[in-house]
Amino acid sequence: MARYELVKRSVALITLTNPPVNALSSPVRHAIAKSMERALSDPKVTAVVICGENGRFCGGADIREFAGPLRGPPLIPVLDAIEAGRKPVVAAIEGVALGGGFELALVCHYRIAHSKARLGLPEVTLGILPAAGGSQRLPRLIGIPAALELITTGRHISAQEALKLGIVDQVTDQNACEMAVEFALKSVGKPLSSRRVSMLTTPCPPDLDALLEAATMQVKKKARGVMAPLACIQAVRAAATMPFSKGMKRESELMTTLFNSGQAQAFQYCFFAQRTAGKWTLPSGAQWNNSKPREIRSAAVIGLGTMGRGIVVSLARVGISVIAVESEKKLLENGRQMVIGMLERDAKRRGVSASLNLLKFTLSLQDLKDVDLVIEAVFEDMALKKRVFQELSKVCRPTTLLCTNTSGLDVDALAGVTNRPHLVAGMHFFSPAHVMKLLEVVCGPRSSSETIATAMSLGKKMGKVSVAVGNCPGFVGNRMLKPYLDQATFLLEEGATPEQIDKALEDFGFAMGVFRMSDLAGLDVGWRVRKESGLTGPDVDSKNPPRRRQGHRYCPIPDMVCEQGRFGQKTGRGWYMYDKPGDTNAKPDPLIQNLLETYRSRYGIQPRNISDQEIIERCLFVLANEGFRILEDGMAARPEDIDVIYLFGYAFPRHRGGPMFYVSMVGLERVLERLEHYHQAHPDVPHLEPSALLKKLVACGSPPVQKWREYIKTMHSHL
Ligand SMILES: CCC/C=C/C(=O)SCCNC(=O)CCNC(=O)[C@H](O)C(C)(C)COP(=O)([O-])OP(=O)([O-])OC[C@H]1O[C@@H](n2cnc3c(N)ncnc32)[C@H](O)[C@@H]1OP(=O)([O-])[O-]
Repeated sequence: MARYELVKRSVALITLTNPPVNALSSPVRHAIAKSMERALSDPKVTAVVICGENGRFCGGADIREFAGPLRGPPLIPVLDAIEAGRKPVVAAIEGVALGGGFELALVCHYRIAHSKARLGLPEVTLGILPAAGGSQRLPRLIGIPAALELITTGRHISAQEALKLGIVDQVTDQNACEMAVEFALKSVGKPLSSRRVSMLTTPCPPDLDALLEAATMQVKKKARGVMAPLACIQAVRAAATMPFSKGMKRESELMTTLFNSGQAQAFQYCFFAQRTAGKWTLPSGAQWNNSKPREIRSAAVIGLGTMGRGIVVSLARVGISVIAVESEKKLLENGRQMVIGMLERDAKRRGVSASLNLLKFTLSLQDLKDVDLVIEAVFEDMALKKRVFQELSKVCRPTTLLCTNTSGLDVDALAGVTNRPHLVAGMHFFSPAHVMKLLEVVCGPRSSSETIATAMSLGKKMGKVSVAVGNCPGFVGNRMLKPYLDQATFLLEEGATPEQIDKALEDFGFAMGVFRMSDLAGLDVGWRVRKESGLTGPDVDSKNPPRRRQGHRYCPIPDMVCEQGRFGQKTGRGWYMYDKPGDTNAKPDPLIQNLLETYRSRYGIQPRNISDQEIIERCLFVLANEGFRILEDGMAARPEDIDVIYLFGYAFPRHRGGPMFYVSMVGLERVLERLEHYHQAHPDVPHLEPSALLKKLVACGSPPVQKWREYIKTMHSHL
C-alpha cells in the first residue's frame, strides 16, 4: 500500500500504491506510518519524498471506510509524526491532492506540484470538514480569508493558484517526483521549525468577526439547512483564536457532530450514487464495461429553441462540430446570434477561445447526410417529431445515430418511423441545456447497446451526469414530478397557499419551492402538456371545471391561473406577482389568494390548517412512491439512478441524498404507514396508494437503499 525505496543514496521515496486514487485506507495509513519510522531511524536517509503511484498523489481518506468503525491507525497521529520528524519531507504532488491527501501534503515541510495538479479540501461536499488538521493548518499557512473560501466551498484549485496562495513552494512541468527528490537533497540541514505549519501563527485580520459573519450569511443563503459549511467556519474561527492543540480538539468535536448528523451519510451516498449511475446495464447483458461507444466527431441539432441552443453550445465547447438546423430564416438567424453569444460568454468565462469555427447553420436537413449523430429538439409534438425522424431516416447515412430530446414522448414510436430503430435513443437534456448537468439517456426496446454506450459517453464528454432510463411517459424525472406537482395543487384546494407550501419545501432544503420553481420554468409548459393529454381543453366547462378527470382527482386551479395569462416570471404574474415581466422577486399576490378562496367556496371546500409536516410527507413521499413504481417497472435500474436524476435535474437537496435515500432515512415503515393514511383520506388519488415494492421492502425488514436492487431483480427490466 506504500512502496519504500532509497533513491540518490540518501532520499527515502515513499510511494502510495492504492489505485485508483491512492486513498488513505487503513493499510495505506499503516504503511505510511511504518515507512516514516523507517526513514527517520535510518541514518543513511537524510530526507524523504512522498508521492503517489500512477501520477496521482492522493484522493484523501477512503470514503468507503466512513461507514464502519475506525480500523487501523488514525490519520492524525500519522500526519503529526511526519511534521514533527527531524528530516525534511517533501510532497511531490501530481494529479490530485484532495482532502486527507491535501492534509498529508500540508504536514510535509515542502510541497512541489506538477503544473496540471489540482488541490483542495472538498470535505464540505461530503458533509464533513477537513478533520485531519486541515482546518487548523491551512489558515495558518495562507490566512483566514483564503482558507475560509477554500474550506467552505471545497473548490479544487490549480497548482498555479496554489503557488500564488503560498500553499506550494514550486510548480513544475517536469516529473514532480524527480524535482522533489532534488529539492529534498537541497533542503537537508536547513532549519525545519518555520516549515512546520502547525507552529505558525494564524495571520488574523482585524475584522475577523465581520468576516466570519459574512461567510456564515453566505453559506446559509447558498445551502439551506446544511451543517457542514457552518462547522467549517467554526473550525476556521478556532484556528484564528486558539492555539493549535485546542483548535485540533475543536475540529474533532465538530467532526463528531457532523458525522452523527445524518447529513454526512447523505452527502457520501450522493458521491457514490453519482459514480454508480455511470455503470449502466441492459437486460441483454450489455453494460458500461463491455459496450464500445462510437466516437462522435460531428453532430446536428434540429431546432434552435431554448433547448436546441443549449445543446449546440454543450457539443461545440467540447470540440464537436455542429450543424444547427431551423425551419425558417428568421428563427435560424435569431438562433445563430444567440448561440454565438452564449459560446463567446462561456469561452470568456473559461479563459479559452470560442469554438465558433465548429458551427454551421442551415435551413436544410439535406446538409446532415454525413453527420455522426443527430439530436432532434423541435417542439414537443409527436406528429412533428415523426415527420423529422422520417426525413432524417432518408437523408442521413445509414449509420448515423438519431436521438431525440423529447422530455417524455415515446422514443420507440419515433424509432418505428425510421429505417434504423436500433440507432435511435432519447437524449433528454434539462433546461438550460448548457448549464444543467443531468442527461437522461432513454433506452428504447430496440436501442442497441452501442447506441446507448455512445449517448452515455457523449454525455460524459459534455460534462453531464448521464443516467440510463427506460422508455415510459415522462421517463424517470418528469414521471415522478407529476404526482409531486399534483399533491402541491391538491394542498392548495384543501387550504394551503403557494407561499406556505414553498416555505415548507424551502425549509426542507430546496432552493425554491414548487410554485416559485413553476413560475421560473413557465406555467404554459405544463398547461400545453395537459391539453395534449386531453386533461383540459375547450370542451371543459370553464365556469365549473370538474375536479375529476380521466377517472381520478384533478385540480383545475393551474389551468385557471393560465387562462388569466399568468405564465410565471416571464409575464410578471403566475403563482406570485413580480414588479415586471422577467423579474425574479416573487411576492404573494392577493389575486391568487382571492382565486383560491372563490374556488374553495364554489366547490364547498372548507379550508383547513395544513401542517408543514403534511406538506413534506404528501409531496415527497408520493414522489418516492412513484420512484418505487419506476423501479418495479424496470424503468430505472437502481434507486441511486433515481436519486442522481433528482439531485442533478431537479435540485433535490444534497444533504437529503435524493428522494429514495431520503425515504430510507425516514424509515420505510413510517413512509408506508403515512402513504396508507393519506390514501385512505384521498382514495381518488392512485399515486398515494403505496407501491408493491415499498410494501415488499417493508415486509423484508426495510433493507438499506444500497440493497434494494436485490429485491428488484425478479421484476421486469425495460432498460
Ligand atoms: C479524518 C479524515 C479527514 C479526511 C477526509 C477526507 O479526505 S474525505 C475525502 C476527500 N476527497 C475527496 O472528496 C475526493 C473524492 N474523489 C474525487 O473527487 C474523484 O474521485 C477524483 C478527482 C479523485 C478522481 O476523479 P475521476 O473522475 O478520475 O475518478 P472517479 O471519481 O470516477 O473515481 C474512481 C474510483 O475511485 C473511487 N474513489 C475516488 N475517491 C475516493 C475516495 N476518497 N475514497 C474511496 N473511493 C474513492 C470512486 O468511488 C471510483 O470508484 P469506482 O466507481 O471505480 O468503484
